[in-house]
Amino acid sequence: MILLIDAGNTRIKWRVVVVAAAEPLRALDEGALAHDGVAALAAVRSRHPGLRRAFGCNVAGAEVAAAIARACAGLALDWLRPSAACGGVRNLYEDPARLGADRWAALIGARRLHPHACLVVTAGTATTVDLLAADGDFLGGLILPGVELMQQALAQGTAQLPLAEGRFTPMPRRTVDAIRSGCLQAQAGAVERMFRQIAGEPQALCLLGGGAADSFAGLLEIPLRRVDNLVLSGLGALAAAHDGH
Ligand SMILES: Nc1ncnc2c1ncn2[C@@H]1O[C@H](COP(=O)(O)OP(=O)(O)OP(=O)(O)O)[C@@H](O)[C@H]1O
Ligand SMILES: CC(C)(CO)[C@@H](O)C(=O)NCCC(=O)O
Ligand SMILES: [K+]
Repeated sequence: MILLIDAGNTRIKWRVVVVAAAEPLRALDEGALAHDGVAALAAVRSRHPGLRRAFGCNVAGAEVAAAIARACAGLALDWLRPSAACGGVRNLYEDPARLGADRWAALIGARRLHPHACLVVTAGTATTVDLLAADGDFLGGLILPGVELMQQALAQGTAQLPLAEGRFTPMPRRTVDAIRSGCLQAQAGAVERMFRQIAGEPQALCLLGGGAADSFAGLLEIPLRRVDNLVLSGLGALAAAHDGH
C-alpha cells in the first residue's frame, strides 16, 4: 500500500493505492488538502494502517515538502525527481532536472494512457501545455498563468478592472465578461496553437486535467479527453514499477 502525493502551488492532492502482482493499481482512498491542512494526512494514515511507503512530487517549495515529511514520519518517503528518461518518456528539456516534477509525472501518466502523439494540459494554479511525441519524447511545453492568476493579475495591475465573476461570451460587452472571456480564450488559444504541432499525427489527442479544466474545455475544437489526476496516475505507475510488481 502506497500513499501518492501531488503537492501543487495551491493544493496537495493524495491517493492511497494497493500494489499487487499482475494486477492493475487499485485506489482505496483519495482527496485534496490546502497547504496548511497537511496534518490531515495523519488521519489518512490511521485509516490505512497498511501504509508503508509514500511517493510524491512537489513543486510547492521546501516548507511544504518538510510539512509533508513530518506528516509522513514513519513511512519511507521518496520524491520524484525529473530525469532524462523514465516510464517510457524521454525528457528533452535543456536541463531535465529543471522540469517541474508534476509535469514529469503527468507526462508519464499520459504516456501510459495514450501511447501516441499527445498534448498534456494541466490547468491548475499555472497552466502547463506539454508536447509528447508518438515515440515518447517530451518535446517541450508552455507555462502560463492559470485562469485565476490571469484574472487576479488584471485586477492587481490596473486601476479600473475588478476581480469579479464574469461569464464567457464570444463577444463580451461588459467589463467582467471581457476579463473572464479574455482569460479563457488565452488558455484555449495557447492549447489549440500548441496542438497544431502534432495535429497531423495518427491518433493525436489532447489530455486535459486540473481544477480549471472545465472552465475552457468547451472552447477547444481539437480531439480532447478530460482526465483527472494524471500526476497521481503517473506516480502510481512508477511506484508500482519500483515495487517490483
Ligand atoms: N470549483 C472550481 N470551479 C472553477 N474553477 C476552479 C474550481 N476549483 C478550482 N478551480 C480553478 O482551478 C485552479 C486551481 O486548480 P487546481 O486545484 O488543480 O490547482 P492546484 O491544486 O493549485 O494545482 P497546482 O498547484 O498543481 O497547479 C484555480 O486557479 C481555479 O481557477
Ligand atoms: C509550472 C509549475 C508551477 C506547474 O505546476 C511547476 O511544474 C513548476 O514549478 N515547474 C518548474 C519549472 C519548469 O517546469 O520549467
Ligand atoms: K499546474
